[in-house]
Amino acid sequence: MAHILLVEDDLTYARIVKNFLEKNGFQVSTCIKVKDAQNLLGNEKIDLTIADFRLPDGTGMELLHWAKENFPQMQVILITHYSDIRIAIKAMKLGAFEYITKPINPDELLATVRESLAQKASPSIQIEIPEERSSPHSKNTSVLRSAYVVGSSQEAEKLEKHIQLVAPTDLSVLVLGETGTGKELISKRIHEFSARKNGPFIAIDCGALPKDLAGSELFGHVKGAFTGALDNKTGHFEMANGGTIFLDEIGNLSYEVQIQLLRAIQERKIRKIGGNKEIEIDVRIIAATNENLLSQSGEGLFREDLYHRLNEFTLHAIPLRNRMADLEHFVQNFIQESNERLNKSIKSLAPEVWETFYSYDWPGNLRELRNMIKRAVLLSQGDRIEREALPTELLETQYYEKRMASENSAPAFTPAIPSARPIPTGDYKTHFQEQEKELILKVLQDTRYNKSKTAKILKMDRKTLYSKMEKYGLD
Ligand SMILES: Nc1ncnc2c1ncn2[C@@H]1O[C@H](COP(=O)(O)OP(=O)(O)OP(=O)(O)O)[C@@H](O)[C@H]1O
Repeated sequence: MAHILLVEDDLTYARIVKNFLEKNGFQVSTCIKVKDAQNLLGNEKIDLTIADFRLPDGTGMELLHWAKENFPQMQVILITHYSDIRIAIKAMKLGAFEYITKPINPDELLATVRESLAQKASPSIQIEIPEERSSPHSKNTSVLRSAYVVGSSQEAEKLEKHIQLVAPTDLSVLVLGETGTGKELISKRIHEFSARKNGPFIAIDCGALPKDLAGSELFGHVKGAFTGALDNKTGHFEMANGGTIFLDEIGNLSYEVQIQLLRAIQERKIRKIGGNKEIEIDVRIIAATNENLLSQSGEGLFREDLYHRLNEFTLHAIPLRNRMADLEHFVQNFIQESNERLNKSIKSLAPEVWETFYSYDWPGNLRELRNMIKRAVLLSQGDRIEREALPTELLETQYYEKRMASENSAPAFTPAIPSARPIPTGDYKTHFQEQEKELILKVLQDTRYNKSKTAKILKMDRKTLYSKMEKYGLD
């Protein structure tokens, strides 16, 4: 029976989630603090940890970091508030399987738990995953990978042209772009259109490699090379022989590993740590980053010679907000994917949902869109995704933004939500100020008087917020 550790300091919440997971056939242990979780993980065999972000003695992120160094095989799901979307994305990059947002939806939780355990299961790690009881027709929980959407926006067509151009060559490619823009999928596509397509494609997240083990993970080691090297190990480069290696978050490699990597590229040979035999390798390298490697090389953090070796051709992954003409393609694709995975038959989005999607700036890009669609498909009953299936905080942010945007056009101001009071026909300015005061107060209350967050939600700087709070007597 799969064993789950739930780290949550809200005891009532923890009890509800524990009962729910136990009813669905999982063994669940709970604790409140990061420290307790570390002790428990050291003493018991846990397959999956579900951790809240805010904990009394630290954060779920710290726990995730520690867990990935000490128990890399264990899956971690982080619970965040929707407004913490950037934290959630960072967690994914640190190796979390998924993030789910509060308030937790039970179906979403269960689907994510099953999916994470299914992905963990492999011939060498056997975990018994309880069968889904509620739906006898549901599909198996194997992880489906997204089909690649090319898109038809101008930016997308240019990107596709470049992919097709560089794929058949053996040039090293550097893929630049924000998180979630599809850098890994682009790299996979290059591999699939190359002569190496029948060879392996190995994707490595350099950000998740434990610092002291990165060299051995990439190049392998011989038995006895260091304490803990109990056997010979084949590194990822050797495994990728004849194919492509994708090095994500390349900026995270230590200087020492960068030197090893440079040698591997220049000499097309590697040497295992502690070994003296040279192994010939034939691997194409595709690297990705969302940082400015050149400026890092100016600061001495990233070797310039390595940068130029990796960057024989550059591709720019496009932020979703700059390819809104492709939004519909992506939505259709993710709906279909979620329908298959969750055994649903959603066909479309309600007009208000489209409106929300088109006006949102998608900081988490395609990953955020995909997760939001998956959640909405799960929560929807009919064949259309309605507003209610979107996270409330997304709707609130949109509502706040609309209201603030109307500051300079007060006479034309119309309430963005039906429940807002009608505008009196007389003094618009006074009315607007009343509404603004009310709005600032509401956001302050929602964020428990966290002024940085309030300013961020209201899209104003902290100085403006302070002066408005003073003006309205809110401090
Ligand atoms: N062209 C695409 N078609 C369909 N789905 C896509 C496409 N690009 C990205 N996605 C989806 O978006 C998500 C993020 O993609 P991917 O992991 O490739 O992004 P990334 O830029 O490598 O992210 P990170 O920088 O955080 O590692 C994935 O779930 C993937 O399924």
